[in-house]
Amino acid sequence: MAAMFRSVPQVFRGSRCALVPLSARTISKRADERRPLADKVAVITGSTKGIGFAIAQRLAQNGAHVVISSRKQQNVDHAVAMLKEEGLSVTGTVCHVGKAKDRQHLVATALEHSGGVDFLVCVAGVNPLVGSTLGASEQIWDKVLDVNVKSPALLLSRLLPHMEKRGGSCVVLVSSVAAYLPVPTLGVYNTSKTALLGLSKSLAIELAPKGIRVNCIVPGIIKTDFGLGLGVREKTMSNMLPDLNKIYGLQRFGEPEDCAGIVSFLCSPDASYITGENIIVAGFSPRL
Ligand SMILES: NC(=O)C1=CN([C@@H]2O[C@H](COP(=O)(O)OP(=O)(O)OC[C@H]3O[C@@H](n4cnc5c(N)ncnc54)[C@H](OP(=O)(O)O)[C@@H]3O)[C@@H](O)[C@H]2O)C=CC1
Ligand SMILES: O=C1Nc2ccccc2C1=O
Repeated sequence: MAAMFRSVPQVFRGSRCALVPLSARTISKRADERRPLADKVAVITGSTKGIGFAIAQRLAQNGAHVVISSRKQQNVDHAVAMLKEEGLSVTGTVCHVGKAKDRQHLVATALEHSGGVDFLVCVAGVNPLVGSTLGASEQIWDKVLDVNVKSPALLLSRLLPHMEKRGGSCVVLVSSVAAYLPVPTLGVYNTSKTALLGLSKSLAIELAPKGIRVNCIVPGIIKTDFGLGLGVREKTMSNMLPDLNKIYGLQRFGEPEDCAGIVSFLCSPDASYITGENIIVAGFSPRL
């Protein structure tokens, strides 16, 4: 392996370009700084494309082993292959978060491969209805609440015994600005995303004594199939958030990668005293 060198301050230099070898300790410290999640294991739901995929990629680039998951095997295979091509440490399995058996299988896969789990990032979310809140059927309510709200709690309850053993564990939930600014015609979805803010607060206080941190990111319109579908093509919406962003915001839609760095930070030791926060990633802030 090529030795690593640092340049010596001018005052110590006999010639123009004197170099001395770095100590092994300095090299490994610098490597750790670049890979703040080294030796950690992350389970991420809804991570074969969009926001979840960008988060998976960033956590893996920062040193974590990542367990990718979503409903469709071919999406899992494709996402795992893409990240492996980059030389990242990933495994994948099918998990529809609304199905108890799939959640159990996801936990088993993570433990089988890695022996423990440090981070749970719950990205999977659905919106099967554009229309009146009071016109929504019980089936719609059940689906949205099962997938968006109940599944993070039910998955975490299975993972908790394994996470609390590790030390430095954390959970990140994914809400939406629709939690703060309810979007007309997305009432059931808005409600589920507002509930997630409450879930993250409740879990944060419940798990703090165990040393497990719980935070939540709150994306605005992010350029994914889901986000553009809801945020731009749909008629009522096209007049709302994009315009708010134009008036108050950074004048662009977000990229999935805009949500990745903040999640990596929240999982890292630099965030070890941060819990119960809802962090908006929307190019503008809809709250005080
Ligand atoms: N994009 C945006 O503008 C915003 C998005 N959000 C939230 O971000 C999250 C991700 O959205 P986004 O990345 O845009 O969506 P995408 O459509 O780009 O990706 C969704 C991912 O979730 C998977 N998925 C969908 N349903 C389930 C399920 N029931 N169980 C497990 N995996 C599932 C999909 O794979 P597969 O089909 O294989 O299951 C896919 O990997 C959602 O919770 C959404 O509410 C919040 C605010 C704004
Ligand atoms: O996925 C989403 N797309 C959106 C567009 C506008 C407001 C909220 C959202 C979402 O949560």
